[in-house]
Amino acid sequence: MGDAVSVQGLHRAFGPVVAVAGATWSAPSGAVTAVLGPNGAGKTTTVECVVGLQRPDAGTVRVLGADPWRSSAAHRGRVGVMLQDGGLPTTARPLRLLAHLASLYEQPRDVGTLATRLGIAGFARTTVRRMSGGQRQRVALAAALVGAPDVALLDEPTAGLDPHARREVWDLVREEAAAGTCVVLTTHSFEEAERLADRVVVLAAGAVVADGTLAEVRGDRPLEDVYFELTERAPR
Ligand SMILES: Nc1ncnc2c1ncn2[C@@H]1O[C@H](COP(=O)(O)OP(=O)(O)OP(=O)(O)O)[C@@H](O)[C@H]1O
Repeated sequence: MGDAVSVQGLHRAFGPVVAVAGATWSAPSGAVTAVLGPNGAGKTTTVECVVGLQRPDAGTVRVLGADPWRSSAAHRGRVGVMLQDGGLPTTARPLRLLAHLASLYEQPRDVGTLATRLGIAGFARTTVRRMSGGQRQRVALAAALVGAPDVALLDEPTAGLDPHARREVWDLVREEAAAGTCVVLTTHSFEEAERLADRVVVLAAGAVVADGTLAEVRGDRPLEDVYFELTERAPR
């Protein structure tokens, strides 16, 4: 079986700004792939191309064998997405929202269990508008996972979370991968990548400067050292 996510020669520019410059990498099922890179390196643009929200200017993206830009509703139902800024309806309460999302899938997760895992029950009466940033983050992650996706694309899933919530999210993400899901997440945290990732992709100025297992990318050094070496060379 091929990789669940495959990106070949991806190129995406906004006028004169080249966001992604011919990136090639892939992510297998049953593993966590962490995409790292400085601000503006092209991580979000890449994720949005993989989700099918942006169309590549050149190159090929395949998710579960399909082109995400043209994929069917059934295919989209197999892909869970957590984007930056959440995109959650502001007047919704979290359990109602998650129950609604769960009803869109044939075999959803149990909303109560997911909400308890992510500590959502503690702010169940709060509308999205009044939630803290970290609370919104947790609801957005639950929304990405409630459909029991085969591929989960998580853009900075732990940004702004307190240490307890972050650990819960790490545990959940690991379980997700152990159950066979292809998890791709972006992060600025070396600790997160080192604790969670099976594979690491480092982007710098839109190009892939490292791609491999965590052990291959960092060797016997801290990932942080390798990262600085790889990304300082890249022009920005
Ligand atoms: N819609 C857009 N219009 C113009 N430029 C854009 C657009 N989206 C992204 N860019 C530019 O493309 C480059 C890559 O942005 P992107 O958001 O993909 O980076 P990133 O790696 O996710 O950064 P961060 O770590 O800050 O989230 C940046 O220079 C950004 O300004």
